[in-house]
Amino acid sequence: MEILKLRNETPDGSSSSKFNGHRLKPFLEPFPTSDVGGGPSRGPCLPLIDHRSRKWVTVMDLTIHDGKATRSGNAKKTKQPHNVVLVTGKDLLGIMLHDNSKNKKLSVEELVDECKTLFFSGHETTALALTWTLFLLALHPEWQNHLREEIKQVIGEGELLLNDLTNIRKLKKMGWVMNEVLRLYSAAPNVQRQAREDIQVGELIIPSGTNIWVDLVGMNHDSDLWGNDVNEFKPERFKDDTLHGGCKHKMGYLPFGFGGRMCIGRNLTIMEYKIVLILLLTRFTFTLSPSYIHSPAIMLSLRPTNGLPLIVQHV
Ligand code: HEM
Repeated sequence: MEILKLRNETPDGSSSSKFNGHRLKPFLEPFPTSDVGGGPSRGPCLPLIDHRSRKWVTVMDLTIHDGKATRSGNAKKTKQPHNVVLVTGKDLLGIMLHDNSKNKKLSVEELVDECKTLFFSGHETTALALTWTLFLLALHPEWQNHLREEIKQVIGEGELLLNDLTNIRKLKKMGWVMNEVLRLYSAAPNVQRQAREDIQVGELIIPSGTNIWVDLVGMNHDSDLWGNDVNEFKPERFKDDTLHGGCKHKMGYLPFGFGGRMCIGRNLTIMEYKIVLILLLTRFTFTLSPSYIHSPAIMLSLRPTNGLPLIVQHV
């Protein structure tokens, strides 16, 4: 397929970050002025600001003041923002702050951009995948039961031990459900590339340098690729073909993208997804509230714009 020839790099070979901090700017809330200069003892904080225009920046629990990065979360609070001790953890932020390997320590600007990227790509997508899963499971209570049964068989009836997650990968049906949810309601609705050279796709000529959005939602709802039941929730289509779900083209199902820029968080997200579903399904049943209004819309990601009211009951 011609899509394979496309790359994410610009023609001069430099990288083009899709989630570059500045392109995210319209989605960032202004930092409350009362907090500017207020010190980093504020703890974890979600609003981000443009670090080029303000002196203080707080990204999650990282505070940057006069070019120095500091952890400001619960780990250690300080009233002296100018001489703060760096509090590091074994988490990704700690590694990024301290990794000196190959003298590739990140600059403050890079660090902030990485945090924004990971915060956006790491949170929104998984949260939406779970949201749409609850929606579809609420409509298909038989699948709630299939998954509860599978959890009972694989994990047992006791508490999920978070220090031993080896069984998680044995939850096959839950994997099919995740794939089917990402097919019908793609948390990431498109993938971007730039043509490195003139290419031809069918009768269409795409000139070199053209930016291309690969429409995953369109592909996932194409009956030529999936058959007449394309819009039905059928997790079992992934039973015998876990990667492609029986899609007629091997590049037709790409929930995490493809090639060198494929999602780096896919294994993490599968693990998070399964843990959250185990915890929810073993405690609660879900039905759709009569006040639900179906309103999926693409706003970078695919969201239910009117929310997802559910009726939640103890199992
Ligand atoms: C259901 C969950 C997720 C979905 C559907 C998803 C989907 C995607 C897609 C379609 C891409 C573009 C790949 C390409 O261009 O070929 C991508 C890239 C990326 N994802 Fe995810 N993602 C998810 C979760 C996560 C998580 C949990 C993280 C991090 C903790 C993450 C971090 C990233 C990053 C950093 C990139 C950019 C990779 C690059 O350009 O080299 N994603 N993701």
